[in-house]
Amino acid sequence: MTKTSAITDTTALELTDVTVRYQATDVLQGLSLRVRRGEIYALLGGNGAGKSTTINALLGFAPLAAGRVRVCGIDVAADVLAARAALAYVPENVALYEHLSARENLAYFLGLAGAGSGGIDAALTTVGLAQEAWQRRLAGYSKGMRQKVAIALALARAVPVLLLDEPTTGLDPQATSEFNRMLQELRGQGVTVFMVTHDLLGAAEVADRIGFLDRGRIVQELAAEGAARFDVQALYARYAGTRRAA
Ligand SMILES: Nc1ncnc2c1ncn2[C@@H]1O[C@H](COP(=O)(O)OP(=O)(O)OP(=O)(O)O)[C@@H](O)[C@H]1O
Repeated sequence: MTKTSAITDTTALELTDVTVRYQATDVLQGLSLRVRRGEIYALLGGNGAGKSTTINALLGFAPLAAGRVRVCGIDVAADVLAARAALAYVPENVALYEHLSARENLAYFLGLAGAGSGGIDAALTTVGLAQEAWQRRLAGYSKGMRQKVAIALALARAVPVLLLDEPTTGLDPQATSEFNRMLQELRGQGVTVFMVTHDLLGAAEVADRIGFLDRGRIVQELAAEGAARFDVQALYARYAGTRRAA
């Protein structure tokens, strides 16, 4: 086995020296990071640090001035559709059909993706959406319930990597810890999770690694250690030290 394929086998996401420039400003400046398969990686950083741009680069929406982005070994610049097929992007505010139930939304979107609808109930069970809600229209759902439906869709499509943008913003503490439990359950099933967040405590609770983004670069990465996991005070000091983009 070559060195390159050995890396690819264990790597879900890889950004190498990525520069993204908007109007002569380098929003990402030689960003490199790697997320292993089955890992939960949280990217923290101040407003304007480049977190959403990082997600856009993974999805092939950000123009690369330099560098390379790979998703499950696929070069995004070479085959953006194949790369996107390996990703489920869950934005902060999930857009689904309000007049359809959870089950109907999943059946509809799975149909569009050309996937069978066999795994719907199993996926809704895995994400912990209460069964009594499965047939109800989404119009009455909370933000946390909508996110569960979006993630259930990814599971039913058997997508290996979830990209989550500010997933716990606006969730109450109970919904946040339910959400974090769900992520741990997904990790147990081998799903890779990459999330950008301002929720330092949530990241400390659930992530395997935390990266700090400061003006388009990773300035530090910390890995969870044993039962103590992260030193939250040290995390907080590091987070407070990330600066707002000019
Ligand atoms: N399409 C674009 N055109 C021009 N500038 C952009 C574009 N997208 C992002 N930017 C700029 O790039 C910088 C980083 O934005 P980005 O949204 O990635 O930051 P962020 O870390 O996600 O911030 P926040 O926490 O506020 O959501 C900001 O200065 C933003 O104005």
